[in-house]
Amino acid sequence: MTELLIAETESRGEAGSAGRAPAVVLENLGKRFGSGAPVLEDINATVRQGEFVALLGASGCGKSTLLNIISGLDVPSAGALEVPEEGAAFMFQDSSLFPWLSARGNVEMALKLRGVGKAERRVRAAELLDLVNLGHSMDKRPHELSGGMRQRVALARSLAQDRPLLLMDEPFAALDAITRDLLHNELERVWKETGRTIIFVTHNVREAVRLGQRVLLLSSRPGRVVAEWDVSDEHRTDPGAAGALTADITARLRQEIRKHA
Ligand SMILES: Nc1ncnc2c1ncn2[C@@H]1O[C@H](COP(=O)(O)OP(=O)(O)OP(=O)(O)O)[C@@H](O)[C@H]1O
Repeated sequence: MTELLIAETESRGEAGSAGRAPAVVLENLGKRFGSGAPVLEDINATVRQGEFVALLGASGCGKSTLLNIISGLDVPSAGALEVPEEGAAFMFQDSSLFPWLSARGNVEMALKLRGVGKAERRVRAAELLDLVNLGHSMDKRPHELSGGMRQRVALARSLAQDRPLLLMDEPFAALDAITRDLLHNELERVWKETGRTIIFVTHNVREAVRLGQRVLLLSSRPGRVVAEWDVSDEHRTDPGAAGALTADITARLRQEIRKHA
């Protein structure tokens, strides 16, 4: 059963999602591969429209498996889920850009797959690259861009899919700390401007507290939601409060990791 450790329900600024309709509902969701032990068991969670939820857990606890199920790439072995009819866009640690296309070409490709006409594609791709602060480099190809810039293109490409739900699987894990901090600011701005529902998988507690309105912790073997924290505006504006919350969550994560060490 979900353990509510901190019950602050304030939401963040204009993008507050309290009271909105659910975007994703997971009910007693389970997953096992073949005859192996269950990877996920009895996952119960609701993510509201426009909410930013960070999903935290030890390596191998099933975070990516859960995102794959939510995206429809995989199916659960037990339980039920509700996801937006329009589906989800995915963003991974590796930008997976087409190396022969420019930044703009990569974003246009996602628009083309949605059936957007050529003239509109050009305009829309430029707008999306502007949104992620890459308007000045839209003609560069991936090898001419830094890791952080490539992830900005990947974010613009995910937004081009025009899905209400964005699933992010450790998208900034390979970046240095300064670039990651910059991209946190960018992502927060993009989230507020676009109103997307975001589920963001990370190993990094600081990142989860920096970005999430809520942090969910998955246990290992089997993966279950064992703890949940609401992140308030105070945590965002007061480094002391953020530090205390980060310490709490880290202690709980360590406890989970120790159980299976
Ligand atoms: N297709 C598959 N077939 C069999 N086992 C799988 C498959 N996909 C994942 N697993 C197993 O499920 C478990 C959870 O894997 P998953 O990648 O979801 O974890 P994770 O929490 O995302 O890990 P990490 O944080 O290291 O990326 C692992 O033990 C993995 O080996």
